[in-house]
Amino acid sequence: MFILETKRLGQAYQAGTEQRQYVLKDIDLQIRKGEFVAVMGPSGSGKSTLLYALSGMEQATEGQVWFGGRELSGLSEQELAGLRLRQMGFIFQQMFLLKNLNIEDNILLPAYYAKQSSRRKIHKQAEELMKRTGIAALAEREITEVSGGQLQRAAICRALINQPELLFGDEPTGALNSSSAAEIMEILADIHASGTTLLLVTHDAKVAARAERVLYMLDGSIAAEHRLGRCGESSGERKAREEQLSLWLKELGF
Ligand SMILES: Nc1ncnc2c1ncn2[C@@H]1O[C@H](COP(=O)(O)OP(=O)(O)OP(=O)(O)O)[C@@H](O)[C@H]1O
Repeated sequence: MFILETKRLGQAYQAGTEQRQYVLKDIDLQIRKGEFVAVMGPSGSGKSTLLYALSGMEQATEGQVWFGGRELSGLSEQELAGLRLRQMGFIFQQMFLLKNLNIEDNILLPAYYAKQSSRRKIHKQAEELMKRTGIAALAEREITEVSGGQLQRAAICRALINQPELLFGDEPTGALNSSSAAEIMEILADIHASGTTLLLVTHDAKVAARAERVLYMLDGSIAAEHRLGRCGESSGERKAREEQLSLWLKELGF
């Protein structure tokens, strides 16, 4: 069953009197429930725009997007906001954590808005997430008092607090050093293993090599696709996947 599906999805912008510019063109995409898909491609190829269109953050100008069988353009703004709040999670590079709230309150905020569970339950859920990502001791800290990697973990907890079916990430490891990036990737792989669908935009072949499928975007289209299958535990297998993916990317001129 597909959690996300598009037909001839397109996004065009018009600047002043210039011709309409297509940033996304004819995208036919199907993502299975529980799948882990990575999106790669050169800068400006449309990767972030694709995430915005798939999540309904931006209304696509052409084609259709279905999430869990519901076509996004048929939903009201309020329905879309509810869908994003309860069924989708987002880890974007500008993490939008609020400066006047501590780490734990930032994580809890979407759960208060969603009003799906009792206060006790959501506090327990936040505690479990902070434990799982190794930031339980930082719950009371201001967001200015933690490292970039710790902040990214908090952003992951916040994205997961409403137990979304699909987690979108736009360069979730982009701003981190390589050891923090590797730790964040382990957390994301663990989230995938527990059944959440993952769709990550990344420039990092190490991150993409953990995905089951890698899409390569060029000039607003999905130009190529590489199937890696489910990733095993051994470091040898991971290395081999990374090499295989790097070779494929090299052939594409990346
Ligand atoms: N609101 C907008 N109006 C006009 N053009 C836009 C708008 N948003 C994005 N673009 C253009 O769309 C193209 C794709 O942008 P997008 O951010 O999706 O690329 P990307 O592949 O995510 O790039 P990067 O890897 O650098 O983040 C770019 O040429 C960008 O300038």
